[in-house]
Amino acid sequence: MVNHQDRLISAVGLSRYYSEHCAVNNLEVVLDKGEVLGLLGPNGAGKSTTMQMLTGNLAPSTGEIKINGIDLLDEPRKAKQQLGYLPEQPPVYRDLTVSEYLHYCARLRNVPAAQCRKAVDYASERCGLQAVSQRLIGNLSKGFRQRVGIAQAILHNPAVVILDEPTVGLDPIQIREIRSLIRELGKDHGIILSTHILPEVQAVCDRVQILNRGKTVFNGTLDGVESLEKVFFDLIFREEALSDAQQEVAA
Ligand SMILES: Nc1ncnc2c1ncn2[C@@H]1O[C@H](COP(=O)(O)OP(=O)(O)OP(=O)(O)O)[C@@H](O)[C@H]1O
Repeated sequence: MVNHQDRLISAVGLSRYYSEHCAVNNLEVVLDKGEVLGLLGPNGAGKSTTMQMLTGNLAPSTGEIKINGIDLLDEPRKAKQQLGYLPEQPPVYRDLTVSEYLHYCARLRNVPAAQCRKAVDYASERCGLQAVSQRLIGNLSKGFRQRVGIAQAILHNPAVVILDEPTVGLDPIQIREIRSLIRELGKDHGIILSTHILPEVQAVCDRVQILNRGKTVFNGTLDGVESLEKVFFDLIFREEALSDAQQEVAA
């Protein structure tokens, strides 16, 4: 039984149309405290659209989203305080030092001036950035820039952290480090991460939600799942075959 005090995201009846095209169709997304949820799906499945709606960057056509009990559509500023977001392209400024950039983000996040240093120290420590705090972001390796991107997402200690493709383009050592950071952060926050890398999901996620054509085709823990790859391909191919059969009947 879910303790509702632990429910960090509750999104129901979520749909999004681009003109006539339905990109997300009556979706439900829930996330509880201490959970790392992997959002998976082939290209065009609706992952980015879903994440943009959950982070308040895109209005849903229908549906309700509550972040830590606060209605995102009715009280967007308050709800967004509960959220940290790392888009696929980390929004970092190459000409600032890590410390300057994180202070700037803290102010943008409305962290009171007197608490900025503490917030920056907290995020830097969690993301292993202390040693590079005075370095220009543009001179850092991609793995460290990704850490800076994650640090800006957790600066204000949000309940929910949403990470879009957090390890894309990193080398195997950096990938291992970022994955262990995500697992670590998952203990105190609720995390949603989107990725195309199936082993990544098995390595870091407690639960996986697979989307196809804007709908959920799988939502469950990975207990007892030997190969997520097999589950993924079976589901996607089954859907394709069903859709082809329906089109043939209609023709
Ligand atoms: N701004 C837009 N205008 C029109 N159609 C869009 C727009 N953004 C996305 N779509 C369409 O909506 C569907 C879902 O796209 P979305 O980017 O959410 O999928 P995705 O699962 O994130 O894909 P990818 O893995 O390629 O990033 C796709 O068919 C896409 O072409």
